[in-house]
Amino acid sequence: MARAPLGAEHAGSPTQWLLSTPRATLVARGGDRLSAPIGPGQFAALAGAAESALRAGPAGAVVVGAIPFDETTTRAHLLLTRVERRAHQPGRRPHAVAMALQEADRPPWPPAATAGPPLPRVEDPPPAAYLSAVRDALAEIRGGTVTKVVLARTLHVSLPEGRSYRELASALVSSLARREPTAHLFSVTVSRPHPDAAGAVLVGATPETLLRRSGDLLTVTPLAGSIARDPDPAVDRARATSLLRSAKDRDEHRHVVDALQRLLAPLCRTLDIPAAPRLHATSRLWHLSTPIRARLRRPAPSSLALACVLHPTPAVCGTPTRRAAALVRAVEPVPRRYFSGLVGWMDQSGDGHWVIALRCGEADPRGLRLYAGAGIVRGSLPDAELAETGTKLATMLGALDDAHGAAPAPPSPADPLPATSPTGAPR
Ligand SMILES: C=C(O[C@@H]1C=C(C(=O)O)C=C[C@H]1O)C(=O)O
Repeated sequence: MARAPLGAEHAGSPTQWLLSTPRATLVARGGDRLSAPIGPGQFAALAGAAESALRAGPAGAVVVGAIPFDETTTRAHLLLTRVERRAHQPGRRPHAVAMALQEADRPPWPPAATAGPPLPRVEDPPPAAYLSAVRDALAEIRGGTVTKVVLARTLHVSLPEGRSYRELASALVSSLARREPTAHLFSVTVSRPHPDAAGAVLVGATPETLLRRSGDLLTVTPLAGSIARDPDPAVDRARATSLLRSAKDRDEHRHVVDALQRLLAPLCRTLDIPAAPRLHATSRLWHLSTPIRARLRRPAPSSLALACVLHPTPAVCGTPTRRAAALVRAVEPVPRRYFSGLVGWMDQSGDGHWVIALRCGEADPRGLRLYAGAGIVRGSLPDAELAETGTKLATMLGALDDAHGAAPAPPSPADPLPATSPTGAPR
């Protein structure tokens, strides 16, 4: 495996991996691929391979990439590389992202002055099938097979005429940088979704960090339990309060925190878990969030090893994990691939940051597939879960409108766009 200059020779190449937090934008343009066979144990093998590659690599080497939801169906995409880092003030992120993209990628096409014709789109599963999957999941919950399962649906949108999927991905991440000031943005070249595809790009704006490790300090920030925001500030506040008080959502959230506590306790000297969740806002949704802080026992596992222990949490899969994952595989008609997997980086000390790939889509030569899921627990209402996934899909649909429709008019965090139609189907 070539060891040097680890991506420096790729200056001027298209972005392979981009992760932009509100404070800094990181980009990798090339590198050496690390992989492990698809199947049980893929994630653990990858963590080991990443640790050895970093030990043997030159100073400054980093492992970056995307890890799928399910290690038994999809290959992870990890690179040993170097990253360029641009620190920025919160309001300056769109500029930093545009600079990172324009140095090498074809610049995103300018937004059209008038809306283009609507792009053909297909909901998969259709709303009626999703509702019936939620009802079936509720029957499984009543029967005791699982206590929580997260069910996803997808929306496939054709590419605008004459646009490549890479151009579309650049346009989407640029738009998300304006629209989602508190989100973590990502754009990652991933493995081919089907034999005739040259490649694919996973792009999104997630609100959820799985973990950050800095030395022996570990922070884990699960989200679970959601409600759509409202343009009217009074209604918006009332919704936030009702989410905080909702027994169903507190229950949905507790499953995630309990699972994390169980997995983390043996690895930590101290584990600080707030007794009650707090609110986290995106431009369109309120979520329940629990910021967990821990001090790891030494020798501290690497951030990727930790991520592989925790992933997939009940925030995106369910509980118990194996049964929920089996139900997801059996019920969802479209494989998740990298949706609700992980995107992140790890350095040579094992420190790193891994976010959960949510509010995202995968662009390839056939089009853009958007994904969204919702946690189902006892007391969940199928129509409300459909509407919630519609609100989640709207994050990417708004960015797509910027790219394809009239000039962008980004919502401010306090002024969300109405996110779903009355039936819950995304606009
Ligand atoms: C599955 C998604 O989000 C996850 C599920 C949530 C929920 O069910 O309330 C909230 C945040 C995420 O952990 C998604 O955005 O598609």
